[in-house]
Amino acid sequence: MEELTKQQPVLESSTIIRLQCLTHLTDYLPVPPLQLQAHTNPLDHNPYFHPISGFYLSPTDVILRNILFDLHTSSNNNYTSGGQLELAAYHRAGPRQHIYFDPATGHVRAAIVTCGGLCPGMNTVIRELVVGLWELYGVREIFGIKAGYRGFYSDQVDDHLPLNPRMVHDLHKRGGTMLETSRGGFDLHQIVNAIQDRGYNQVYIIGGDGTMRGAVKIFDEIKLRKLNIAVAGIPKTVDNDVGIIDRSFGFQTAVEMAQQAISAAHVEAESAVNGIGLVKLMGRSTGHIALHATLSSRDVDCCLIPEMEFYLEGKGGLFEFLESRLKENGHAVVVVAEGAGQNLIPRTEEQIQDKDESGNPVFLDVGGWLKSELKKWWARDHPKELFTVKYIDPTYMIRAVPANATDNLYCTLLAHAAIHGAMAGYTGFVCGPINGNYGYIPVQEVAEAKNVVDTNDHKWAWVRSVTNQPDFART
Ligand SMILES: Nc1ncnc2c1ncn2[C@@H]1O[C@H](COP(=O)(O)OP(=O)(O)O)[C@@H](O)[C@H]1O
Ligand SMILES: O=P(O)(O)OC[C@H]1O[C@](O)(COP(=O)(O)O)[C@@H](O)[C@@H]1O
Ligand SMILES: [Mg+2]
Repeated sequence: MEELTKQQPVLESSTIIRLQCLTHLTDYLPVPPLQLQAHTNPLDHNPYFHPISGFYLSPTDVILRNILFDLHTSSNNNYTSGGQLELAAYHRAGPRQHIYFDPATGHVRAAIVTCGGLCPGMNTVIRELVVGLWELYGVREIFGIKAGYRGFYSDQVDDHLPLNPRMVHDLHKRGGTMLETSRGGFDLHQIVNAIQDRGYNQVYIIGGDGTMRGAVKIFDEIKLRKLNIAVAGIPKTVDNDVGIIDRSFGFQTAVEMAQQAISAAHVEAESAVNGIGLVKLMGRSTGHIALHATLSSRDVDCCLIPEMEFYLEGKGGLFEFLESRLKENGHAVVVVAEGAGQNLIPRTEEQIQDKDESGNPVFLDVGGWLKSELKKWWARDHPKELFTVKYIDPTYMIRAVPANATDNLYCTLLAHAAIHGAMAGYTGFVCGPINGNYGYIPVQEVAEAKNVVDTNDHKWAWVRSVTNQPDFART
């Protein structure tokens, strides 16, 4: 192929920037109601900020979703049939010159809720939402909704907990969520009625894919009722399965914790005769934690993830591979994501149908099953040889810890991005890093996008080269 030189023209086509539509409260509220007046941003008078030109972002500040192109070809997805380069863009997150809530007149009443499973950093996001609202915008009415979506309409008085910076001061050092969380309990009308009755006009929703699907419905209902309420989503998932954003907070912390389990499995395996260390890691439908822990540990001989089918017996199967590893090294380490191999585990019809309160499938323990299959295999094929399987299941240990330094900083930026967006009158958005810059993404898009491991890409090839494991799909 001809080499691209400096002299050659690149990108001869014209370019269209397609800005993803972000809803502003003024888009659906009658104009001009008094409460939708624009106010100058109080950061203008904040002693710690000296807004200079370029400090405030405008609606024309955008981030491109895709930043990788093949300059030689017009055959990829970024080109329209007319040969034009079409680039999806999102509004950049950050403070705006004008805001549409006036904290000075006590006009802001914010609610914060955490939903779904735990994830390192949830408490940091809560902390930074409270401190940011209080310190940056002078908001004094901030409430924590207890125990997930159901807390909005619960009849427990203290399920709407008034929050202030003193109460959340040390929160970033603690795992979990001080607000408690839950699955299920989504009742749209009761939730929106409660938001309306309690007078909340900013709702910060911290949660994963399920939570964001709920947030879409809340946002739609709020628009239908023409309420002056901003809805901001903050994407949370230890599995890193939320799409569009670079990664989710807490993920790196979880990968770090997973390393400890893998190291322990490695020590146990190499200290036994024909020892296998087996580690089960979280990942309901995606294997990002298993993949990243495998790549960074280098002690792993085989990584099994939900995105890739595998089998045990016969040519190219797991047993054959482990047998060769045991012969070569005397030990082996297997990492399995909880959602992997579910179709191989015998189960009753009832177990197949089993769902948690949010409607997520309930899995059988792939680690326990694999351990028992490994033992049966060895006893059958090598009855006279020693064999040990040490199974480590650190499931909740990797997510019930405080966020590490990187994740803590990330949580702070996310919380501030959410606050700036809501104060500026944007609604129905999720904030998150896109190619390293923070943006506002329509919540609908986030609810639909899923981040799965692509077993055809370079990263998975890298996993295979590190582990040398079989390519189950292709043998
Ligand atoms: N399709 C949906 N519509 C409305 N609410 C949903 C939907 N899916 C999940 N939820 C609600 O979102 C919350 C969290 O969902 P869940 O799947 O448990 O966790 P996550 O948000 O972390 O993926 C639960 O209260 C659940 O009832
Ligand atoms: O036992 P719980 O609390 O339901 O959580 C287990 C699930 O949480 C997860 O980490 C995903 O949680 P989210 O969907 O809430 O992010 C899965 O990997 C796992 O199946
Ligand atoms: Mg989820």
